[in-house]
Amino acid sequence: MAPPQGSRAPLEFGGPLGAAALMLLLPVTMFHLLLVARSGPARLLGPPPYLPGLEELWSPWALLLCLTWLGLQAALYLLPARKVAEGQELKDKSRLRYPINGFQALVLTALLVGLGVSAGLPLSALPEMLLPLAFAATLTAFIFSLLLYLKALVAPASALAPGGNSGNLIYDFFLGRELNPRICSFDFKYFCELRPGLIGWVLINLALLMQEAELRGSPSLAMWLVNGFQLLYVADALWYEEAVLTTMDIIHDGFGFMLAFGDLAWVPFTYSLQAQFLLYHPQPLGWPLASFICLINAVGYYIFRGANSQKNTFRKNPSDPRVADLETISTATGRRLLVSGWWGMVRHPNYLGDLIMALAWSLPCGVFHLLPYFYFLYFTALLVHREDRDERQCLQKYGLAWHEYCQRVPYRIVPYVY
Ligand SMILES: NC(=O)C1=CN([C@@H]2O[C@H](COP(=O)(O)OP(=O)(O)OC[C@H]3O[C@@H](n4cnc5c(N)ncnc54)[C@H](OP(=O)(O)O)[C@@H]3O)[C@@H](O)[C@H]2O)C=CC1
Ligand SMILES: CC(C)CCC[C@@H](C)[C@H]1CC=C2C3=C(CC[C@@]21C)[C@@]1(C)CC[C@H](O)C[C@@H]1CC3
Repeated sequence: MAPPQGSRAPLEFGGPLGAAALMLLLPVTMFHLLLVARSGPARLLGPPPYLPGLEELWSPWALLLCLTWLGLQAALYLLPARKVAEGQELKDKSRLRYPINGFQALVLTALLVGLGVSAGLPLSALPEMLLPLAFAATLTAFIFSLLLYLKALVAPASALAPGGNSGNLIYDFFLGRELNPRICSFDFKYFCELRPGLIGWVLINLALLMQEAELRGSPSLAMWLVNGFQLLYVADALWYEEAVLTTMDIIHDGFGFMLAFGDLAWVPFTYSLQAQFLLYHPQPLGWPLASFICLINAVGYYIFRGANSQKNTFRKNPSDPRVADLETISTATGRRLLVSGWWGMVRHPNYLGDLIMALAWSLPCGVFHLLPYFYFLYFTALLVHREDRDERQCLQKYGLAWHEYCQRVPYRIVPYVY
């Protein structure tokens, strides 16, 4: 298929070969982690304890549960929202509208789950179903990506993403062709980015905590910390939901296998790895160390939230008193860049905060296993790669002004290190 005119973006992720490798490697890694987390030695780098047969992976009940979950989250998405936000300007100068009711969806889900559990819903049985559920989510993501690919075939050229339209089927399927696939006002990418996966992640964590309580009488302090930290992170993302409208996933990337699998399968099943590990490998944790880990998480959150809010406030209204005194540089686009405050410390202070939190989520699992640190290692690689992609896009957008910013703020993520 010929690429549409004017959309020859440089290939990313190693081109078609890299995309094909990632499409295989990501699900394999996810299943490896799920199997290893429940095995005795829990060795990240060792072979999986065994290879599950199809009868262990495939369950129609798991698929039904997965689809019911998506249906529930879609219904909550469609409820009246406290606010409707406008996205960034599109190629055709129009702006899409997005409901801001993610936090409401989290609270309503919590109420429904609470009601279900008090009526006898066996939530603690969920950990036993993680393998077939992850398989069902992967299958759903794959079929969904196929449908998205087909939908993009009939989309107008103006609706296509800058990347993801190379003409190579595998690459385009992976990256995603259409920028904002929608049916009426239902935006699939925006919905998937924040709702089923993120809320599913904390639900799995909660189920693991409840099963630990059943097994050992009460949840361990380490399990409480992991659940608390990650709930804070998810609640924060949904509370500040509007901020996702300025991320590169929404503005730049098409919706294909990478994001569909990432949102629907990768996030709930690999981001809950620490809680999975703790269920099968209880770790002693005293209050002094727990307090220290809480402090690390608080420092990370303070930087993450401070940096994200500062940029979002500045982008919404540069004369807001909270940011009006910050030093900036002008760019040819009319938009200015912050060079003091958080964004004067490093060029991605929000990534630094996020990484500090990632470390705090692993520490309750002790230091004798590498497995619970998988998230920290993967996330470092993801953010380094993401930072590089963002820098290239900013250089294209801001040209000389971006060079000046890089000179004024030489470090990318970690002051004096990187
Ligand atoms: N847990 C997870 O798996 C993941 C979490 N995240 C988190 O999500 C959040 C959003 O991340 P992401 O979308 O990658 O990127 P950012 O929120 O960092 O956004 C980058 C954009 O910010 C603007 N910008 C950059 N420098 C400046 C400056 N000095 N002054 C003003 N604006 C500037 C530019 O856009 P413009 O100028 O056009 O406004 C740039 O493209 C982060 O906190 C990140 O840690 C991200 C990915 C995965
Ligand atoms: C499977 C691949 C390796 C890549 C998948 C990437 C996705 C898992 C992430 C891409 C950007 C994301 C963002 C978030 C979650 C992970 C994904 C979907 C947040 C919603 C997490 C909470 C933050 O507050 C905002 C993030 C925006 C980007």
